[in-house]
Amino acid sequence: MSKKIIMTGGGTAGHVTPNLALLPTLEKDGFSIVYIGSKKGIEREIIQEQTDLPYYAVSSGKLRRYFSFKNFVDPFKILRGYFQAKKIIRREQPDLVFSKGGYVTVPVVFAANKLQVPVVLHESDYTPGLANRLCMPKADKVCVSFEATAKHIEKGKCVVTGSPVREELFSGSREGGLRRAGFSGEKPVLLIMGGSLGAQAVNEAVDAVLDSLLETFDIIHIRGREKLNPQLEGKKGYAQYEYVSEELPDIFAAADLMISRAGANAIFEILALCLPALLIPLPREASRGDQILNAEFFRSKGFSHVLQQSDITPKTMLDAIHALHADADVLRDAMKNSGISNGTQNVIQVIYSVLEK
Ligand SMILES: CC(=O)N[C@H]1[C@@H](OP(=O)(O)OP(=O)(O)OC[C@H]2O[C@@H](n3ccc(=O)[nH]c3=O)[C@H](O)[C@@H]2O)O[C@H](CO)[C@@H](O)[C@@H]1O
Repeated sequence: MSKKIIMTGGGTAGHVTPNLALLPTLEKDGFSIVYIGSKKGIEREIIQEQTDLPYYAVSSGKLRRYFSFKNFVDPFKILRGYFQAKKIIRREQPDLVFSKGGYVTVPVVFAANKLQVPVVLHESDYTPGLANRLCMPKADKVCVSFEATAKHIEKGKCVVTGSPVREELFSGSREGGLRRAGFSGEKPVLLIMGGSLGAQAVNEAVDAVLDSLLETFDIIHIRGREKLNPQLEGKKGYAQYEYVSEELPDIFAAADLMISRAGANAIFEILALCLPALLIPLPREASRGDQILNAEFFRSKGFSHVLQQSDITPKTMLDAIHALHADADVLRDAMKNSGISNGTQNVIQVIYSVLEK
């Protein structure tokens, strides 16, 4: 009988795309996979649009460290999700649950543990997120992207695997990317990606200096859902998208330089593709500060430049982009020699080692 894995993870694309990276190998090795996500999260759209996996939705609640009236409702939602997940796990009888983090994974991991199904987690960030911290005691193994994350995890459980990067990202065509964007290829292409949900602050900072940037670059700007700027539609040398799926490999292949948030998945993709990037991490006020640490690690290794959002003015933005352009070869060489590889096969090995126990 073939083995079955339940995958879970959601909330933002960064909690889903590493699961996509694992799929081809697991499916080739004969595993059947089902997915548990939330009812309305981005994971539902990504899994249903980009895979044939059966998708189960469970109720999930946000875990907040600040006061909100929703704090009184969400525990019940999580509890409902726990009972729903138990029912799904009983029906599906998986051999293992693989969790990529995000709030929706908490009821799934707790249910798996209760039903004695082994759990493997992956933490992408420099410091573990709240959902993964809650789930870690229930996991058999915790895979991490950064070596430094190991100190937050119980000894014996942690494996430094790196970040799983989707294989198809390496097979894009520059011509294809230029064609999609309507560019001739004469100017270097600057790709701007503000995380899976887009980043309004980055969008505004780019819009403020756009005309000046267009003198040097052609620009592909992934702005996020409902964040397109209608005034820029049809502007020469500028192509905007809300979110890109199957076009992403070609768009990455066309890019010479990038401006990006410092979400853990995006930066390991940037590293794997050796793309010189200016990272603008999500500020501490809007997060737990994980992107600041992710970005600082990349800066310290000489892979990327970093500009803090609080330091953005039209002048700093333009200076930073031109400094990135000037330094591109040095950054590219540092990334080529990083010794950090695509984590996909390492994570697969951890899953197989737990299944063999
Ligand atoms: C706001 C927020 O909570 N951000 C967190 C979220 O980032 P978030 O999920 O936004 O960003 P990541 O960079 O980790 O991942 C984004 C993923 O979406 C893909 N992509 C993006 C845009 C697009 O149009 N198409 C596409 O496929 C990227 O290639 C990447 O694989 O999870 C990360 C990993 O735990 C954290 O580091 C971030 O701090």
